[in-house]
Amino acid sequence: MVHCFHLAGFPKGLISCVTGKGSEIGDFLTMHPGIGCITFTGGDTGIAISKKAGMIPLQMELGGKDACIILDDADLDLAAANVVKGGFSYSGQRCTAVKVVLVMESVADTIVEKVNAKVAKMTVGPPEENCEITPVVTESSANFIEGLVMDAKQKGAKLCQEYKREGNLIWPLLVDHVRPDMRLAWEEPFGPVLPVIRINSVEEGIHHCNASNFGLQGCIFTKDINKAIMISDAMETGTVQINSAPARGPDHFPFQGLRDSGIGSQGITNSILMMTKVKSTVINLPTPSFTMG
Ligand SMILES: NC(=O)C1=CN([C@@H]2O[C@H](COP(=O)(O)OP(=O)(O)OC[C@H]3O[C@@H](n4cnc5c(N)ncnc54)[C@H](OP(=O)(O)O)[C@@H]3O)[C@@H](O)[C@H]2O)C=CC1
Ligand SMILES: O=C(O)[C@H](O)COP(=O)(O)O
Repeated sequence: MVHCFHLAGFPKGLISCVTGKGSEIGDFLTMHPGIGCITFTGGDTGIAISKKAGMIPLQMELGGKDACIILDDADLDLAAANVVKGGFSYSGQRCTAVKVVLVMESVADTIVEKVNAKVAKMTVGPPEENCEITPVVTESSANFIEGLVMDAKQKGAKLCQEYKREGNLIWPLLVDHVRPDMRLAWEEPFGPVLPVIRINSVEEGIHHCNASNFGLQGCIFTKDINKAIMISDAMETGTVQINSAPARGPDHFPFQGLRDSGIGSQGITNSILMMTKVKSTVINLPTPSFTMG
């Protein structure tokens, strides 16, 4: 990547890529007095860096618990397709993955049935075989995900598929009847496990979304655009998608999270502004000039 910058004409030394274990060089780099700003994409590490950064300007793109709110007037085929795409693509390992489905009770059975039908067809295995669901990034990540599933199961949630794991490979799992006392309602699995919370009012959905530590993105499925805009305004997240799964979008599009999901906003213009500092120089002339009004 740095070579590409050099080929594009960047002077040598203007951009550097320093490699090494984050735990060894991370603090040295982020707390070095020569650092003018820090931009970081990740999860808890970003929160730790922010706490140590003091007066250094920050741009943080961190975790998410993106909610998919499905109303009873939604196109349920469209909603189910987006729940699957949003929840399970890259095995759920995207900050913008759908991480909780908040569906009106009246259409919940239909949504769960439609999603289950699609989950049943997903291919599971190694990435070399182009499978849709592949192993999660580390064993500790798989253990964490398993902990969330077992907590929900013990507290009475319904596993729609058999829970299956081989090493870091976890089979896609929809967990229905999740309630707010379960960890899965709030924590980010970052894997192919998707909780469904059945709601009885739009307000309940908005409340759950805004009570989360995270506030990255969210989405709403309804045919009523006025209602969608009203809910979008009430959702305290960086972005809301109407009738599509959350997604970062093209790089010039503003991308930001609230609360533990981030600080600042990415996007070409926003990032340039964040990485530059306004500087004023005032020339005081010996005699008044016309520009001095
Ligand atoms: N909002 C966004 O744009 C995105 C957010 N995410 C979020 O990222 C999370 C998953 O990513 P994950 O990698 O687990 O996140 P982590 O917060 O665990 O970050 C891990 C990274 O931080 C490095 N690191 C470790 N210690 C330090 C330190 N002291 N200073 C600087 N860097 C350090 C690690 O390096 P090493 O490996 O060498 O130890 C590794 O590269 C999820 O929450 C996900 O939602 C993911 C994608 C996009
Ligand atoms: O790495 C991520 O998870 C991305 O920032 C999200 O991008 P996407 O929504 O386009 O996958």
